[in-house]
Amino acid sequence: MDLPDPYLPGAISLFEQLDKKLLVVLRDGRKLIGYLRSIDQFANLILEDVVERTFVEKYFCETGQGFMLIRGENVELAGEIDDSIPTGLTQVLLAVLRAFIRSSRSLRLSTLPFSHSTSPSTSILRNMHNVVFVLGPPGSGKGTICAKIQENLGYVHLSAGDLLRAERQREGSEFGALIEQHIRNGSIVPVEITCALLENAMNNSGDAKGFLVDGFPRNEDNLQGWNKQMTGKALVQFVLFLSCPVPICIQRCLNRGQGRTDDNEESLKKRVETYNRQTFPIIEHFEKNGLVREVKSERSVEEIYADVVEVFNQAAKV
Ligand SMILES: Nc1ncnc2c1ncn2[C@@H]1O[C@H](COP(=O)(O)OP(=O)(O)O)[C@@H](O)[C@H]1O
Ligand SMILES: Nc1ccn([C@@H]2O[C@H](COP(=O)(O)OP(=O)(O)O)[C@@H](O)[C@H]2O)c(=O)n1
Repeated sequence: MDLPDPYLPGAISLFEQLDKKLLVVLRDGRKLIGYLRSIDQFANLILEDVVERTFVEKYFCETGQGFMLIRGENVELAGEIDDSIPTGLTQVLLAVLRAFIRSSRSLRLSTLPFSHSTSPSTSILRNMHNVVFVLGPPGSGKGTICAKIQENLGYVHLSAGDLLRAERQREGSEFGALIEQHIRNGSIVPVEITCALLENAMNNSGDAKGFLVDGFPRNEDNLQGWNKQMTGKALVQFVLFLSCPVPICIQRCLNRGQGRTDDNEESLKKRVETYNRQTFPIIEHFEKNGLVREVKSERSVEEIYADVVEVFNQAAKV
């Protein structure tokens, strides 16, 4: 495009950065990195594949934020970022950064560059719910394993399916019929309902060490809705993926004997299709971000659980 002569850098100069990777510093100190997809005359930005970078001394971590519309008035600074230039900073998992903050706080609080309570980065990290997503095909044993983790490791188990079934039963619920229709069809309930149930349950669970969010996010809509609603409120530590061959899963569901309206061959066929088409790509998405911890679940509960404990131990170490 033609730029004004003389060239005055300002919001207009960002047009040159369309489709480039941008670092945007917000007025509250948050640092976002994403691909610039659109900009208008008010410097309102649309960024795709956004991550928020949180820095503590020479370490930083990234948390995915998805697609973002940022109002120009909130932008302090924006410019292209070149990740190939060495910075001397080390990227670590969020859990590492949290552990680092914890140890820094107790050992040498005063030396941290932003150890005071108004620091946006540290206060954001401290107040968020810890979350482990638990995914896998229907019948892979998510509920069974989550119950054992809750019993022994102090995480609170929140099953999206159970919350939806409870809402379906709740007298006066305006969503009962809709939920039942989706459950029988093996399709996914709109995220606004599921995410509200999850957030509500988290807020009512007191001071939990963390939450096992079982059976969520199950499709793109779930993931986008979570990012929209829970950004700044929850931190995903990792994704526990219970992988299991589908025929075994189907047999387990048919033998489950809980009287579920969807544990029949017709509904199961649709649930497996939904899993393959919609949920597995979400697991692949998390895999690309290095968040997936796979545990093979066609074995005995004891064997699976032993591996799961190892996963949680490793996560606690970093
Ligand atoms: N490792 C396992 N081996 C055999 N049966 C299992 C195992 N894990 C779970 N089950 C049984 O399979 C059924 C489905 O397990 P569940 O935990 O409800 O799965 P999901 O929550 O993934 O749908 C239940 O009847 C459960 O008792
Ligand atoms: N995030 C979710 C989780 C479950 N559900 C619905 O609840 C049903 C049962 O889910 P579930 O997690 O209890 O059971 P499994 O299919 O994993 O055995 C799904 O087939 C969906 O219809 C949903 O819509 N959205």
